Amino acid sequence: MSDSTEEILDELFDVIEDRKERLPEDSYTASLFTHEKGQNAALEKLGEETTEFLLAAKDEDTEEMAHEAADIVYHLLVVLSIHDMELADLREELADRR
Ligand SMILES: N=c1c2ncn([C@@H]3O[C@H](COP(=O)(O)OP(=O)(O)OP(=O)(O)O)[C@@H](O)[C@H]3O)c2ncn1[C@@H]1O[C@H](COP(=O)(O)O)[C@@H](O)[C@H]1O
Repeated sequence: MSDSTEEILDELFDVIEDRKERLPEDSYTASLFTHEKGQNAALEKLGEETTEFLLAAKDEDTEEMAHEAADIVYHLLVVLSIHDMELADLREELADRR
């Protein structure tokens, strides 16, 4: 178990890729890959979590902001994976802006 932000994101993305490949029945992540709505299921969750984050920020509720930010990051990574993108694509884009 590792603790740096980068290691946690790498680990989470690996888990998402594993669920995409194995599609375990009891996995919420797998359900997003097989949903009858297609990618819209994950996109709608991303939108909902973003709205919840905005509301938490307006309330200056930093605990809730952290919770919703984690939901956003998770669903964002799922959408990247749906499109067969890699975490490296995001990393490179951010690095290019430095
Ligand atoms: N990071 C997440 C993660 N974040 C959110 N979610 C799920 O996303 C859904 C969010 O839906 P909702 O907003 O309706 O649920 P909620 O908890 O009431 O949401 P809020 O009100 O808090 O916004 C819930 O079912 C959460 O369990 C996640 N499900 C899984 N993961 C990661 O994915 C891994 C694999 O999980 P499984 O695919 O379930 O095996 C886990 O170990 C986690 O690391």
